[in-house]
Amino acid sequence: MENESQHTSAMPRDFTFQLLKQITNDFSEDNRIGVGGYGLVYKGTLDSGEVIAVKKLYYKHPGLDSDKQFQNECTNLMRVRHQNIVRNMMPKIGDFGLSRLFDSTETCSTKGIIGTPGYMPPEYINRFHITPKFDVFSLGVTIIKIMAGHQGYSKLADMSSQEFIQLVHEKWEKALQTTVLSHTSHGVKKCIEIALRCVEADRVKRPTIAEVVDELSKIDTAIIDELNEIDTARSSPIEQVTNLRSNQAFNPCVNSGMFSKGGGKDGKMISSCSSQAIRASSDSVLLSVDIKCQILPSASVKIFSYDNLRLATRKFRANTLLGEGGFGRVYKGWIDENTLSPCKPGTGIIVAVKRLSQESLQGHQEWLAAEVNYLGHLSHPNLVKLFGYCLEDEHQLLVYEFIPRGSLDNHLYRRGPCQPLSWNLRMKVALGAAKALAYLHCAETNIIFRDFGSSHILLDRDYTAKLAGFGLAVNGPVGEESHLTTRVVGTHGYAAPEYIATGHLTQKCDIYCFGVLLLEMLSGLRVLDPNRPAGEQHLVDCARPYLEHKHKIRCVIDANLGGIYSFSAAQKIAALALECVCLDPKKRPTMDAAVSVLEGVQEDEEPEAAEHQESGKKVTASASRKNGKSRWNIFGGGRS
Ligand SMILES: Nc1ncnc2c1ncn2[C@@H]1O[C@H](COP(=O)(O)OP(=O)(O)OP(=O)(O)O)[C@@H](O)[C@H]1O
Repeated sequence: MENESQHTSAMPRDFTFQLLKQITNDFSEDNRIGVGGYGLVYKGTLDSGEVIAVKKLYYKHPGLDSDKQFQNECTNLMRVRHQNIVRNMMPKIGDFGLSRLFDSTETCSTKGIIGTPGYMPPEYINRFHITPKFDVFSLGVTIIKIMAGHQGYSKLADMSSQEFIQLVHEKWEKALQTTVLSHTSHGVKKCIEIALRCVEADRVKRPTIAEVVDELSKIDTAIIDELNEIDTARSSPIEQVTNLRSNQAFNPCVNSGMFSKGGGKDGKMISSCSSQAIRASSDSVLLSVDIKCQILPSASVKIFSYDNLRLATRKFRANTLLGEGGFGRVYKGWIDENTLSPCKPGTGIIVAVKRLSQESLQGHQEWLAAEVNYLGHLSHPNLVKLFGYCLEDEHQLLVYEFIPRGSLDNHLYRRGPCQPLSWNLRMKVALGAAKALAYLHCAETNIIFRDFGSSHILLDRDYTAKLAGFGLAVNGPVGEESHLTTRVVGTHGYAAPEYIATGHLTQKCDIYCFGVLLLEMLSGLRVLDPNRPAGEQHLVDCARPYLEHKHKIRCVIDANLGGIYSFSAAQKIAALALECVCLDPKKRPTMDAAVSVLEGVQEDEEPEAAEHQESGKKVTASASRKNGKSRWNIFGGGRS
């Protein structure tokens, strides 16, 4: 580490948009030097001759507060000064948008998953804990990738640490050939050893950043000393050392093709993902990276005026409020079906009007376009119907059919006046939701919903499930492609582990979510609940061992059912749930197979829920309620 004063460059200054436009040649293609998840980066030359990089943010990203991230990036960069953060030809860190400043012992929690797949440690994925050890984990992944290459990194999962170190070391020796020195050789091994300690699952076992820096510096010094001792005409020692530490192009594992099987690097996967995204499904659903904010014309989607929606909802009066989601509030309104003009309560048809909150309107564009472009073109009894939308000045609203019983999560977690759902109704809802997903996954539509869960399932008067919330949906992979590679978005607790770890998105990710939903239906427990005791907060993790043993299944059954359920049906649902949340995506069933299982369960069971059979004896509701109470003690006794 160098003295702080050495790194004190001029404070960031304010630039006018006009000036940035001018120095980047009107953000021309020729000046473009990169593309990131949040914007494009351009080269600009100041009057002084200094060359700077200008990041032009796209628009706000749904689920992320871009204003906050922008402020974060500025604030944190201003407060943190180091040579490897802003200047010089050394590797440097940028992108402080998601960063947080906090004490080294502090732990904090987040709600949504944000980050780059593969770089996030298990405690964040499972319990959304953030500590300084988060960055240590990410650093470890980075070092391993530098040493072993991107493909090489994936080999780590298949071998022991010792085998991995040996393998990478051999490749380095082979590639360096005559230039290999004893300290270099030792340094390679040591470097991977350090990195492997950084990616320990248990964050307590990871070293601190200071320890990592200290150990890496020792390797550096030893190699430089050794290189300086011999007279090498090929290149300067510093150059070699710099390559060894930071230049992936120098990576023998990559260059030798050792780990090249299975295709390209991140960049290739992302570009193939974008190019494949432009295509038509049978319903002419078009969605591409370039046009993803555009709303496509559709005869079935009406355009409403803001004034009419305002009047239809009685000026968004509080007593018409149906609920609130991440993007805004939903109001009840009345319109004339033919003229779409507002009408008096009790006349015309009832609609649900979602008014997107105005704090981050720009960020809603992509979300809104996906919602309209998918829902406006699809039609299925288990999908909510979209009547239309309104885009006027700062107003963004969506108009849906009114689904009287609201969302499933309210029923499962008893919010508001909702009654607990009976076993039979749970099975009906599960089948309806499964049919909706099966429809999206079929060859003609080929859509990945990506944000499946109980808050996106609405219940009609007769408890028909209606899937809603297509804002994060995407077209599935086509042709030879096995998956899409995307930034990880979704809801904690539902996202499939391989999606979180790699960003690889397939329909099997939706099937994992469906398995999580089945667990919610069986248990009546929230997917993630920080109020539950440690070790029991993550529903999938704590339910899995019980589902694996037939005789333990009753331990996870919702006590609110009062014991009124069919045990044989519960066994089948538990087996299906377990299959859906299998860690190996290939072993998960298709949605068609899940629909067949659920149909079978409905056919087998009596229309009225059979009473819970235990050891051949019928258990009465009150007795089983007592059992239910004690059963929940297995999960710490707490319901939330
Ligand atoms: N079409 C509808 N008919 C009746 N009630 C609805 C309808 N759509 C939404 N609601 C009610 O409004 C609440 C909020 O809905 P919204 O879709 O905004 O929430 P969400 O699905 O939790 O959030 P998000 O889409 O932001 O993830 C729901 O829980 C539901 O009770």
